Amino acid sequence: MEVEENTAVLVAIGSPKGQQETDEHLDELAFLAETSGIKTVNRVIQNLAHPDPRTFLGKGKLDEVKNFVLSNKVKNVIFDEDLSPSQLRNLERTFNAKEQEDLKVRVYDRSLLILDIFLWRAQTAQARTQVELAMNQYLLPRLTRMWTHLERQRGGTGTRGGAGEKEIETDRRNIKFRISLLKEQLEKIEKQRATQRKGRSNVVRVALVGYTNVGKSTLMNLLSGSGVLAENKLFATVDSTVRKVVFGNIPFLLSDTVGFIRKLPHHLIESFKSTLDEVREADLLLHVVDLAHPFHDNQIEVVSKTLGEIGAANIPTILVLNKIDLYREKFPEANLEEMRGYYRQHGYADVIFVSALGNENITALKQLIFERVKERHLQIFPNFLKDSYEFSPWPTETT
Ligand SMILES: Nc1nc2c(ncn2[C@@H]2O[C@H](COP(=O)(O)OP(=O)(O)OP(=O)(O)O)[C@@H](O)[C@H]2O)c(=O)[nH]1
Ligand SMILES: [Mg+2]
Repeated sequence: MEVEENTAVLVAIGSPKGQQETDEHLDELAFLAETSGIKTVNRVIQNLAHPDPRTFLGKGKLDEVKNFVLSNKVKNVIFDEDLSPSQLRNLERTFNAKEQEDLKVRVYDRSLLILDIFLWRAQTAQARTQVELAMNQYLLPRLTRMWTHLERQRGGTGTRGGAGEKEIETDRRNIKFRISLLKEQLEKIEKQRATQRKGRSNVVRVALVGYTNVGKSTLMNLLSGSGVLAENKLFATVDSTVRKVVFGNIPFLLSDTVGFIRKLPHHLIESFKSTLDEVREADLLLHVVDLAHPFHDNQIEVVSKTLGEIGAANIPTILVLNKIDLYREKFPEANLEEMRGYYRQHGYADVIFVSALGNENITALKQLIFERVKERHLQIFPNFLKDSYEFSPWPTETT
């Protein structure tokens, strides 16, 4: 039997900053869709200062998209923005002719797509509970035929079809109950985690942070010798991992956690608060950047803003400019020292260029981390002999 392809049309608003940025937003959305197993077949840009309050797209564009979707049997229409519950409903109606049938064309907004990916990716009890909570909170005001979507997530067949008002009311009550249950479960898990963290208060804590897909987990594996999943997908990591690392004779804890992205759904940040404690309570942040990404400065901005939102803005930070191998391929003439100066001017005192994949300049990175960890370690244990701390990098370099 031939497997039908899961296809999508993407819709974005034209960025006031110009075509290049709009394209970049659409590229990222296509990558998110791809991570979700959906292939992009068309991209639509709506140049509107104010999206239509009923259908997001204006009448002409909406007809255009509908014709394309119907004649090409496209399965999903994915919006780069968040849709209001009524916009979502109206759009579902527009793309699905018959009211009573199960949805043939699914409408996603950005939050739903990201939540979907998180739901598939979360492994630990904590992450699963957090994502499910965020998903339920997202769905509650949108309960109509969307319920079938939730059913699908839970492994249901998704054939339930158009629910009546009465059923929807029951569903709504169930979801509310589920939300309070999940909150209780999360509280319990958080209490355990808080106790664990207290036990570690005498150890320096370092956290890898950064935009999604920049190489955090690859670095985690290099620095700690652990086997965290790293791959060319968005949000490969949703759970957080903490490993004990010893450089010289100084131990510290290194954590790898969920990456950030532009417009991360509000419910997700809320429900991931306890996972992000790992970041908030760190003594040192390694802010990893994909230097080869054309919009890496925008990504740095998104990350610093998100760090501010979770109360981690003032933690000492090493800016780790990663994927230098790819960057050099693209810009062989680039002046890295000039670039270092640029980031120093923007408040990053520690700037280092590495290639995690090529194992390049990793010894220098280890040395820098060692210096910063040592400073903090000596604050916690002022009586320790300073001289006894020597870090001799082991030969891991390829260049
Ligand atoms: N060329 C190149 N690729 C790299 C480098 N570091 C990581 N990658 C690749 O970038 C992709 C993402 O790496 P990850 O380590 O999974 O990135 P992450 O930041 O943990 O991503 P998420 O967990 O999805 O947020 C993988 O395909 C890596 O092999 C590098 O220095 N150079
Ligand atoms: Mg990762």
